Amino acid sequence: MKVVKADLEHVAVKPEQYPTTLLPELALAGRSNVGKSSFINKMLNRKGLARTSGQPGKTQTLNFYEINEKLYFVDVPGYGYAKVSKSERAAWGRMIEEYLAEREQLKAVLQLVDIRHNPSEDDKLMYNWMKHFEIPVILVATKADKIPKGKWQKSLAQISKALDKDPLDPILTFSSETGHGKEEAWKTITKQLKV
Ligand SMILES: Nc1nc2c(ncn2[C@@H]2O[C@H](COP(=O)(O)OP(=O)(O)OP(=O)(O)O)[C@@H](O)[C@H]2O)c(=O)[nH]1
Ligand SMILES: [Mg+2]
Repeated sequence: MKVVKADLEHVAVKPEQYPTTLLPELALAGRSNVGKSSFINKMLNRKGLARTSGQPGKTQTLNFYEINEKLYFVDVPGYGYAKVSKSERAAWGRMIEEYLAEREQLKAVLQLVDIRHNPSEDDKLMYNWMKHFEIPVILVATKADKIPKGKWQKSLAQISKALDKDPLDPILTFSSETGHGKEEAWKTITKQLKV
């Protein structure tokens, strides 16, 4: 998809703050620091649009990026960040659950995992939870620039096995550093969202 327009249109912590349009939405899920905000910037060709950081826990709200007046990417705070308090974690859980479980416009979740590591328990919980709610998932193994290309297929197979991945859910490689996988990701997203 050729991105001609992309803006952060809504920042939400509760449903009243979600967009009132009926455009399809794609949410980004994954551990803190896995590269969700970087993924958005790379896909939209906009360097600083989604704020990124070497420190985990950067994104704290649901951020709706409207693209070409056709769809939204929804940046979601990452999970598995040990430094947040119990009450913060509970609030995070409610905010995300409310959105993921109940949002009609949510057509798919793009779950990012680090290509270098086996999925964490949180990754597994997240994936299973989405399958329970029958949400289509597109898995993206990111930071692919960090390992040699020759090892990618093996990593994808290990990740798929550890998650007990549904064969219908695509799994892609990506790098926000080099832009590898961008075309394939757009193809998969536009097909899934029918945009
Ligand atoms: N080498 C490399 N680094 C990456 C890649 N994607 C993200 N990073 C780096 O990883 C760090 C975290 O990236 P973010 O995009 O902020 O991660 P996030 O998932 O949005 O994190 P939270 O908002 O805390 O949940 C930053 O330092 C990025 O530059 C990638 O594909 N390759
Ligand atoms: Mg982020």
